[in-house]
Amino acid sequence: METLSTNQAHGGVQGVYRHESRATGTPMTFSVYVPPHAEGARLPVLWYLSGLTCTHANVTDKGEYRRACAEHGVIFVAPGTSPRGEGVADDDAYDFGQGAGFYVDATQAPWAAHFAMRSYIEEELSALVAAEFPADMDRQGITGHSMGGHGALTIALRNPARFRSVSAFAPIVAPALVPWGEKALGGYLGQDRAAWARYDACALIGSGARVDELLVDIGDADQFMAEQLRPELLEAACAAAGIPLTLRRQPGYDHSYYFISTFMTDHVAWHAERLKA
Ligand SMILES: N[C@@H](CCC(=O)N[C@@H](CS)C(=O)NCC(=O)O)C(=O)O
Repeated sequence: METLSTNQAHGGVQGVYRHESRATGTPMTFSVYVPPHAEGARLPVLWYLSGLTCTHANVTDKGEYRRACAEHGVIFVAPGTSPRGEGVADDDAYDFGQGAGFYVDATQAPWAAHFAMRSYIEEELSALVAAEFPADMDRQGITGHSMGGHGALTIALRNPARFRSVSAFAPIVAPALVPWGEKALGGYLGQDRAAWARYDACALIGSGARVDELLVDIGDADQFMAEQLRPELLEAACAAAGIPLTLRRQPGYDHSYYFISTFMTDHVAWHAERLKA
């Protein structure tokens, strides 16, 4: 692992790191904030998965999580959203290819060669974080925005023993039923929709996957809500499954980091409460 930068912030250290990923076969860049802590202490970890077009830098620059993470003693990990680089397949559209990995392991050419974001997040990066940072991997929470909210929900639903807490900002909740998801899952996984179900939060819940509870915020002025995000589908799936869902429709907020940063403090505190030793 190579350190690209470290800066002191709120008494802790905001770092940006790069490593050669076996999962994607490319260099991958991610950021980690480690709050101030006693020597030898192991701290809970909050994963934040970003949305379309993002790198680790969007939330690192605009997410405003550090004060809350310092206050609650939570490590904050922000991975990239896809493999990138000249030798990596891409698409001209913003919602497919580089910057749009959708947290799946692609099976279709030309994507399968590098697009392995499920394995990368679930296996490789978590092992690296455990080895390199003062992280207590028995206390992990996960959140994310939009495509990253989809990643957080599906990863938590597939790995309920690993995550004690899961929340999301304006997530894609049923990718198989919306244009962003149909395009991405069809492209990465092929047209057999049976292969999509493990990457669809509402489908996972419908087939029995469970988490203890969910916190979701979405702005009621979010320009993607009606066509792409469809929070009512998550509401229905959770109601049918008996999963306690706190869904907050925040008046006047859009899809941007102005929305995310406004509610970030609430999410960090909510996770910290559930990640207490
Ligand atoms: N740029 C796209 C929208 C993409 C978008 O809103 N991406 C969100 C995640 S889904 C984001 O976080 N963008 C980066 C940023 O705001 O810093 C468009 O033209 O419609």
